[in-house]
Amino acid sequence: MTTIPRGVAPSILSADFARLGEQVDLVLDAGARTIHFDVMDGHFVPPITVGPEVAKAIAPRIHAAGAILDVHLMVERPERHVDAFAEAGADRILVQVESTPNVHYAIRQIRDHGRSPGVVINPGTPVDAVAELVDVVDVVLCMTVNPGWGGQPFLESSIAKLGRLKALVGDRAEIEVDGGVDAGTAGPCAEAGATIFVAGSAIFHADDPVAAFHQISTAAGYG
Ligand SMILES: O=C(CO)[C@@H](O)[C@H](O)COP(=O)(O)O
Ligand SMILES: [Fe+2]
Repeated sequence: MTTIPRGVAPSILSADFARLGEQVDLVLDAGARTIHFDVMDGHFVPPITVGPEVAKAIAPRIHAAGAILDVHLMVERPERHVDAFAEAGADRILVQVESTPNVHYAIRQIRDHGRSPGVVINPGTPVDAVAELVDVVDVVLCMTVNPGWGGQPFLESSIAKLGRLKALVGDRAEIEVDGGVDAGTAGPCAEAGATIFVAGSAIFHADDPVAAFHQISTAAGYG
């Protein structure tokens, strides 16, 4: 497994898109080493968000800070989009196991681009769905809300699920959590085995996003 930054990964889904570069710089300056980028196609999930051109626009400032661009593809047939995001500067590309019958192929495409692959499971997907994929990905992301929107409450059943996921994954991949992560939920996720903590609204909707980043990082054990 390649070296992967652990700790809090701010999700720009909740940032002010009119000031996107500035908002990314704010959390990079606070110490973020992963910037999470949510891509939604209006099919796999109802909303439509951003695509490779926006990724390309922010990637240089992320790389200049020594950080990585973490692209979460909530799109049907993600294998159609891997090339574009890899070329746009994505460092890690995460594909939903539910989004294609060819998830192993999509992971292979990501690796062939020299990028880091990850696989994502929704709340309703059992951890066993990644059993045949753990050895070909760097990260397994466990959705702790249903995908599609920021600002939803953390699903408490996720803690027990993370325990089952950690038992399956062991040290073969990092475990990332995404959805409802804040200073209250990050600690229990860390205790259950998570090492990468995506947080959107808890950072960008806070009065002081930098303070919020530090509070969540401390709660996660990366303060
Ligand atoms: O993938 C998603 C939503 O589908 C996330 O990455 C959100 O951006 C998380 O937002 P918060 O729950 O932290 O507000
Ligand atoms: Fe996400």
